[in-house]
Amino acid sequence: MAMAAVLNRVLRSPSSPSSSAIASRFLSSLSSSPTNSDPRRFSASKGEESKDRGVQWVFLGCPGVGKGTYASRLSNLLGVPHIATGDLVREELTSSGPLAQQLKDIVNQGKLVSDEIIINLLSKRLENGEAKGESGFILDGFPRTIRQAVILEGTTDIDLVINLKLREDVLLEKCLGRRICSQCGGNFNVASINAKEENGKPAMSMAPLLPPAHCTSKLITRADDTEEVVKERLRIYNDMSQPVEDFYRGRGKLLEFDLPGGIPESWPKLLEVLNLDEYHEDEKKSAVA
Ligand SMILES: Nc1ncnc2c1ncn2[C@@H]1O[C@H](COP(=O)(O)OP(=O)(O)O)[C@@H](O)[C@H]1O
Repeated sequence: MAMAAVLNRVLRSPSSPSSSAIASRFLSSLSSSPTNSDPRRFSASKGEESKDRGVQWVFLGCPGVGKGTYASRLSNLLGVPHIATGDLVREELTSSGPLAQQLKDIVNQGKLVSDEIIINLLSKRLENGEAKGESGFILDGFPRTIRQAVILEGTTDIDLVINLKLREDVLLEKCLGRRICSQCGGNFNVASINAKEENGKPAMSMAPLLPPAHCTSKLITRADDTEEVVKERLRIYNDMSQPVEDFYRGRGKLLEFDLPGGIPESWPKLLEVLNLDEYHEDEKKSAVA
């Protein structure tokens, strides 16, 4: 059974079964994805065996850490979809569906949407992807609660969980500097970060990620990127989502990655720890060509 259908079924069961019960019931039926001969669709890390599907990776990390940026870059590199539950929620917000107002209030206060709603949105997204022949994924923003993690772990095999980490004062500055082009949807950041060394935390600088000229007049700020709401989101992350890190750490799937700075310093380093540096060489060559 496809993953979307499994998630849906779990959601509809009167009492969600334990992860091992779901696993034994459903896992055997999941590996029916088509074979793809492109090596970039195979799990690339830790010398894992090749699989007949794209990678199934998860990005964890506080709001503003850069999950979207690195997940999207890796998804382009590996040919798997980047699925951000925050984007799914924001799409729902702009629709005129009955959920929209209810979701808007929750999101704008920096609170988490219910597991049921999130799994529903994710199932729909996976279903659409499966219909288009997508294989594998990089999840960003899911799972964010232990219950979501247990359901996901019982539904399919997650190969790797990348936990991005950054100083909290820098996270706040990054969130406040975030801008989105209302026309093309591009993500930018106007913050110029220059954090000094403090209480053992290393100094860190990050150049702004400025938009091209044609986007400049169309930049908007997310309603939940105000100082008060970002602080609430960070508090909720520490409360609800940090235990998810422990969940995957205990299963030997967590790769901790301390971001050394902005994209120019962090991207090559990340590719190196993922054993994907050969792709970086390809990127450099195609940039020169
Ligand atoms: N897995 C999830 N569980 C519950 N709520 C979620 C989830 N993913 C996204 N949301 C909702 O969407 C909002 C925006 O998510 P996201 O774009 O991932 O923000 P962040 O920048 O905080 O990582 C969250 O604050 C929350 O209200």
